[in-house]
This record gives sequence, structure tokens and C-alpha cells, in this order.
Amino acid sequence: MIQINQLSKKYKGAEDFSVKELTLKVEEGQIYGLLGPNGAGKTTLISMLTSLLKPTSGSFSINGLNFKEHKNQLKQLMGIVPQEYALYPTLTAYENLYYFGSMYGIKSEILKKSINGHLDIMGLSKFANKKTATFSGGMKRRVNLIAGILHQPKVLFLDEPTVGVDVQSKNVIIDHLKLLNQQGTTIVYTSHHLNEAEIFCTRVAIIDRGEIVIKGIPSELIKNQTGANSLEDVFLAQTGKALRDYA
Ligand SMILES: Nc1ncnc2c1ncn2[C@@H]1O[C@H](COP(=O)(O)OP(=O)(O)OP(=O)(O)O)[C@@H](O)[C@H]1O
Repeated sequence: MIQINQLSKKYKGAEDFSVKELTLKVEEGQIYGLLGPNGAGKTTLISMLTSLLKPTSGSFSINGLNFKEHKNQLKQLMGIVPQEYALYPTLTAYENLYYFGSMYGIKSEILKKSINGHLDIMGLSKFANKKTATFSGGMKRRVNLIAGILHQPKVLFLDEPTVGVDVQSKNVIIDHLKLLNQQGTTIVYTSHHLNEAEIFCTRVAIIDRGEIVIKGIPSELIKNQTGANSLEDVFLAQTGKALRDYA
């Protein structure tokens, strides 16, 4: 279970908080979607939960492990799939994955099996020995995902795992995430694809200006929002239609 208590982040020199006293509980086994307009604070929140960014205040724990006292144990427990590709373009897909897997201390034989298994499920076996620089966006996203799950994390954080990919790649990614979830991985992911989140997520939280404006089971949020037929209707009703440009 993930327990987030009053978590806040104010970047150095910024006027406002990017995440403001956010409290949220994610139960084990859930697929939790963090949704929100550009600049809502989704990446900032995920970056704090994955120890990439230091909170200004507040706390969180994962499976009872406090973020300050159990950093190393938390690293073993969680998988991270960042928005930016974490791949080395001059290495092949296999070499990239072997490198990431080794960082988690996975034994060579187990790691080789795991890499080949994931490459197969993701339709990438025949490209295993090609440099990732030559890969399409969808292929890079799939390798990026495998890099974050080789150590079979109990909790997986993904920042827009299906951004900029075609429908085919998106389906393969979502199906693989569903399989991982069935095998016991709790998933927390951010997305701008509200149709995808409506079907994929067991729970969602809509975040705006660093705060949760509404959270719950997608079908119930739709039912309870007057005139809404989809999660997108709920999203627009809760966050408004104004553009959220920032620079
Ligand atoms: N390194 C940084 N320094 C200062 N401000 C930042 C930094 N990173 C993000 N911000 C600000 O924090 C706020 C939240 O940004 P964040 O990237 O977390 O939002 P987001 O919901 O992930 O947006 P998007 O959907 O566009 O990815 C924005 O106002 C952004 O300008």
C-alpha cells in the first residue's frame, strides 16, 4: 500500500507549490491513474514518490517503508518508467536491458531469461540486437517499459507510458501492464489519454494546480457527475476549459 501524507513540493525560486499538501492512499493491487492538465503536478508527484526529487514537506510510505529511512529497500521494491527515454541509443535493446537489469543485481541467467521473455511478449525479439537509436517511438517506449520491470517490482510508477505511440504499441503496452497487475504489481501511472484511463484504471485522481480535485472509481465518478458520459466529461467539469500553457 502507498500512503501519501500532506506531500508538498515548491521548486527553488518558484512562487507557487507544484504539489500542495497532497494526501492519497493507493491500495495494493490497484491500477491508479493520476490525471490532470499540463502543469498540474503529476510528474513532480511521481518524481517525489520515486526518490528522484526531494519533497519540501510531508511524507509517504510504500508497504510500510518510510521514504526517508528505507530508501534502498524502496528502490528494490519499485519500478520506474520515466517519461523521457532512459535508453542508451548506441546500445542494442538487449544490451540496454542487460545493463538496467544488472543495476538491480539480477543474476545473469535469470536476467537473460527475463529479458528474452519480455522482448517476446512485447513483439521485439527480432530487434533485440539492433541499436535503439534506430527504433520507432513505439518500440523505444516498449523497451523503456521493460527496463523498469525486469526486477518484478511490487509497485510500478509510470509517467505517460503511452505518449506518442501508435494504437498497436499502446495496446501491447497496456496489455502487458494488465498482465503485470494480475501477477501482483500495483501500478501508478500518469496519462493524458482519458479514454485509456477510463478502461484501464481501477481508481483515478484528477489533480489540478498541485491538488487532488476529485478521486474514485472511474465509472462512479462518471455516474456522479451531472451530464457526464465519460471520464473526459468529468475531467472538463472538474478542471475547466481554460488552456494551461506554461513556460
Ligand atoms: N524543475 C522545475 N523547476 C521549476 N518549476 C518546475 C520544475 N519542474 C516542473 N515545474 C513546475 O511545476 C508545475 C508542475 O509541473 P509538472 O511537470 O509536475 O506537471 P505535469 O502535471 O506533469 O505536467 P505535464 O502534463 O505537462 O507533464 C508546473 O508549473 C511546472 O512549471
